[in-house]
Amino acid sequence: MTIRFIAASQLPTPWATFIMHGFEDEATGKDHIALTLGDVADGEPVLGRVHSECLTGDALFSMRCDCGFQLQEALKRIAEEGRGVLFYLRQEGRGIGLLNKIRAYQLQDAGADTVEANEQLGFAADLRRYDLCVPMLDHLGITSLRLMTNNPRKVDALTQAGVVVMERVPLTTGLNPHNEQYLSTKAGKLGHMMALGDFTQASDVDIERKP
Ligand SMILES: Nc1nc2c(ncn2[C@@H]2O[C@H](COP(=O)(O)OP(=O)(O)OP(=O)(O)O)[C@@H](O)[C@H]2O)c(=O)[nH]1
Ligand SMILES: [Zn+2]
Repeated sequence: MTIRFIAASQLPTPWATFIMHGFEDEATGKDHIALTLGDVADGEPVLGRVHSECLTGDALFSMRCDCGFQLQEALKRIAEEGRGVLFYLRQEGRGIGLLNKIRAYQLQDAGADTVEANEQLGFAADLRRYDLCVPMLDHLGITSLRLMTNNPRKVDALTQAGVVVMERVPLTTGLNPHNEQYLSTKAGKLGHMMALGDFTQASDVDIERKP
């Protein structure tokens, strides 16, 4: 593992002022971020989110997925608790990259589901890795997580990598007509532990932009 800490700074957001820790993955050339709030190195389990990059959902307000809604909700919950960590991992499109994700969306526009689209492009359904969190957790002094996710494979992969996941905290938000089919496929084919009835609607989620 070749993750190297580079620098840390403040990051004011509508919910709290986080500390932003920047890391470089020397093997892949990717930059990864951890946002922390409060004392995360005190040995107590930390409320955490391991979020994979989704430029379309996180930055461009896409309603095809639930990523942007989950990102916002996770930061809000960490702020409410006054303590926590959010890893922002640069593995766009479940690891296939942005341009291939657009190719996959094109196939989905023509009727494929999210898994079939990946497979038609010659990729596995999910190429992400989570072991890169280990050196970042070590750097931050975090010993265990209460992980916000619906994805049991994420919990398994982190556990396999040696991360102590004390609890899985569901994160079901952002359901809307554009992502209903996608969320059903995630539950049905990718094993996400959620039912559409668990979700808050996207219309109930405010994009908060407090000065
Ligand atoms: N290849 C591909 N990637 C997608 C698609 N929709 C979203 N993504 C990517 O999927 C990743 C997020 O994965 P999700 O399955 O939504 O969520 P998760 O992180 O596995 O699980 P949660 O922790 O419950 O959110 C991001 O990297 C997105 O860019 C899609 O249709 N095709
Ligand atoms: Zn997304």
